[in-house]
Amino acid sequence: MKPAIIEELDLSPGDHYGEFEILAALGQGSFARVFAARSPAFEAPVALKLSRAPLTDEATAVRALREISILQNLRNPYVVHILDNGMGEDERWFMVMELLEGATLLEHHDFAAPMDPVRATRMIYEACVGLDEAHEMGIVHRDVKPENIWITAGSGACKIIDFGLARAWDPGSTMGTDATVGHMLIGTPHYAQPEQVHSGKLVASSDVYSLGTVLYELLCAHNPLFADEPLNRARERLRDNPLGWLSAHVKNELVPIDRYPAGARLPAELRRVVHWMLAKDPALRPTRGGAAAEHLAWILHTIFNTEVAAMLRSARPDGSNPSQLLVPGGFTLGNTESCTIEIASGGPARAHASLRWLGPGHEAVLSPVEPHGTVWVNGHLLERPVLLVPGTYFDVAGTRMALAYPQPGSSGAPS
Ligand SMILES: Nc1ncnc2c1ncn2[C@@H]1O[C@H](COP(=O)(O)OP(=O)(O)OP(=O)(O)O)[C@@H](O)[C@H]1O
Repeated sequence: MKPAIIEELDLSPGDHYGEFEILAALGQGSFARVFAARSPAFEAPVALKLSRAPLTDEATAVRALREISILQNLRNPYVVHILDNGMGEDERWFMVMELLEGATLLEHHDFAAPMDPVRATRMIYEACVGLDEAHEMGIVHRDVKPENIWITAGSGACKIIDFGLARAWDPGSTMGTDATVGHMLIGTPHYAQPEQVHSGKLVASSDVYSLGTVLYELLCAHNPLFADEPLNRARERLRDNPLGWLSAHVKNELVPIDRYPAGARLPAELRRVVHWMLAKDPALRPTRGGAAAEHLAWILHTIFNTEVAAMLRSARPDGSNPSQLLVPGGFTLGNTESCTIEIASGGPARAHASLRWLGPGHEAVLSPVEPHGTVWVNGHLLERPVLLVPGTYFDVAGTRMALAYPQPGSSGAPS
């Protein structure tokens, strides 16, 4: 293959690229550069991601279009949001994103020392939720690592960036053998997964494994594959040895996190979830970001006294009052096996409604499922999607429910 000739574009503050006035250079990767910029189309400054080379080769074009089409569909608060995209006169591709303030997790945290466990758990919980919306659509990020986890200044909220390597993982596709990556390693060796060697197929639980590695490292400042070696030393030793990393993911046993004092002090439930996320066999891990998020949310609520998820309280006809933690995502209410919110009902097995919650800062939407007539909101028949504003109650086939959103600032949230 002919090597691509990269015609670098030198853009400094004050320069213009089309309608954009460059304010500052923010970062660069192998594929694109990112600038803070101003445009008459947007009130506030934006982040402008500009491909380093004109889109003349197919691999770059495919990568750009893939990232745009994925990000356009993701709306939860834990992924970077895209505002626009297009192609410049010089055939460079650009994407306009919300301008994030803060730093990547790699810059934000000194991996030589453990992070406060509540903070670390909350961060990875948010990353799991951010990825789960993509997972629900059958998309795997494939390059989850501290450089692609953004920590927002002030709130400390986390956002997943750089979906440039993401792609569909449906079993019919030929993951890992497509024209752009061949049989090469996908993503970053340090945060790669054993299945890259075994099957070459990356699935949603592959992202969970990468996040499990990040969580383990945050909690005890060691890598899960090398007993007793400080994380930064292992990183340095294997810097130019991707095969060394890959072979360790496959061959080295997971070092139990309680080997280290910081790990031994963690609640047993958290240690179990970290180990579960790091199972060598992808089928033995949480299947998606959301499955890991549910467990991390439970730990945050019940052990760390930190509200992150919504609480669905029910009053059933038999007098019982079950509660269920809801992490952002989509749910079906009913009494069939596939329903994720179970309704006690003597009637025929069916789904009655669907509920979607994007996360804190959003109100959930409750939508009817045909045939109507079984769901009532504040005493009115549910005929079209409604927002569940605080204080709303709803009755589904005789079960009364209300959703309580997490209180902002109710927690030991990161600052
Ligand atoms: N929306 C944003 N707001 C602020 N800074 C950003 C934003 N998006 C990206 N950056 C900065 O630009 C850097 C490069 O962005 P990104 O990782 O998306 O580029 P890339 O070329 O696809 O990288 P890679 O080659 O590693 O895949 C990031 O590490 C970050 O510092």
